[in-house]
Amino acid sequence: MNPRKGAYRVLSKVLYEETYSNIALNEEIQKGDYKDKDLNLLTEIVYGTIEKLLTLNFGIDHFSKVKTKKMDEATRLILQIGAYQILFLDRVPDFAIANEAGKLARVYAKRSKGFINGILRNMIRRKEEISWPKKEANLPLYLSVNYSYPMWLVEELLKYYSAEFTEGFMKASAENPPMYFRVNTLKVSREKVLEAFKKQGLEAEISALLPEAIKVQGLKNISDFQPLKEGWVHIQDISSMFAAKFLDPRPGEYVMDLCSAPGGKTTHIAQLMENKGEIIARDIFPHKLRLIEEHSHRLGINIIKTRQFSGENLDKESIGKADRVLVDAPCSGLGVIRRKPEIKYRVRKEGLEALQKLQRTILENAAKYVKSGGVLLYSTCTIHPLENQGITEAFLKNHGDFVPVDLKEETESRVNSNLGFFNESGAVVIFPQEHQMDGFYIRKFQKQ
Ligand SMILES: C[S@@+](CC[C@H](N)C(=O)[O-])C[C@H]1O[C@@H](n2cnc3c(N)ncnc32)[C@H](O)[C@@H]1O
Repeated sequence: MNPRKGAYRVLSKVLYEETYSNIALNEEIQKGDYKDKDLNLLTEIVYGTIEKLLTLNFGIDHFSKVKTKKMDEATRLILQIGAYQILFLDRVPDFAIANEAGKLARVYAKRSKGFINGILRNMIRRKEEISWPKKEANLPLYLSVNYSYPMWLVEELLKYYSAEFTEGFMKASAENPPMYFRVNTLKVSREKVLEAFKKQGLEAEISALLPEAIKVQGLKNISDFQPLKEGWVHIQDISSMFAAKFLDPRPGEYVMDLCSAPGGKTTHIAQLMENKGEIIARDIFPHKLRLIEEHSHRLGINIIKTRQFSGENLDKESIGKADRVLVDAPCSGLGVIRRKPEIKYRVRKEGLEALQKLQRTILENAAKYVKSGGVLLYSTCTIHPLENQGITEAFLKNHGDFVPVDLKEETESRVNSNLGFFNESGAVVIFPQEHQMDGFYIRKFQKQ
């Protein structure tokens, strides 16, 4: 299989059809018969091109009269794939980059073949001429072009964070994140999983922060990975594992997870409940709920009941029923850019306000389902303060019947360790540049 053609197929799905990069790439890997070397190049071109998209456009625009914005999709994408290799990959010879771009053009952009060839050859010869924006001269433009963030998003982040913090966040979000697995303690011990990983030649280590989290290096193709197929493990970033951990569900309880798909946290909750009790898992998308059912089956869980239901609606029958309610809210996802770099271009300024309205409504309804003495937990995978503290502080103001739980105090009293990611209110606030995990926010409340 030709890795550049594969990259073209994946990238056009991600950039023009709104598919997530990890899903589109996995599909391509499963369909194609890629050698290890080609698999590396495919992955590198896909993630690199998305990660650096606006940087590449800036470079291409330097050599082209027709700006990238005005080009047809195929021409632009072939140029972006070529430009990524020219500007960011050392090991691909220049002639191969131009030749391979020619092959892509023959299939996808016949009429632009000469145009593409001219621009890429110019870039190869004269890339030093590109005048990249300087930090001192124009900070927002520098951040936007250097780290490939739309200008509005740069300005949005600079409203809440210092220049240094914002740049640190962008730098960390461009790094290749480690892969974490959650051990399914319902089926297997950590030690057995570690042994299985090592047998497959993988470097694996148990996280010092969370006993069920295992960090793994060197796994390229997960489609045939035996421990995953057998339900011994579930792929989940460590920061997201803290949500179920802090929800702290007990065996036999009645738990509601209002935004549950694809079920990473729901299945973790079931695991912590030792598969005893009942979990109501809701989401608006039925196809995503099917994923929870598949995961539950694989992991040997039978206490999860999935149901399509919008958190925007109030379910009167559930009022005052739940021991614990999780709102893992739909959010801008800014904390997981390092895993899904396309998020940078999908978030919209207008969308941010709509998201906050949705988050407020879902949390408001969720509060009604909690029984007296029960727990409500709000989490997101974003670092935008308005989707995090903005929502939870407003909630507290309107809800004298809920008290905030200081998670720092709660943790220290139990395990006597400082996890280092709590803010002054006892919420979990994780930044990739500070904690080497996906960005995440968790706030816990108890109903009086
Ligand atoms: C952050 S994701 C949840 C991830 C999930 N908790 C996990 O750990 O795998 C947010 C989810 O909210 C769902 N969602 C969006 N709008 C919703 C709504 N109005 N009601 C319920 N779920 C909604 C999305 O489909 C998405 O699956």
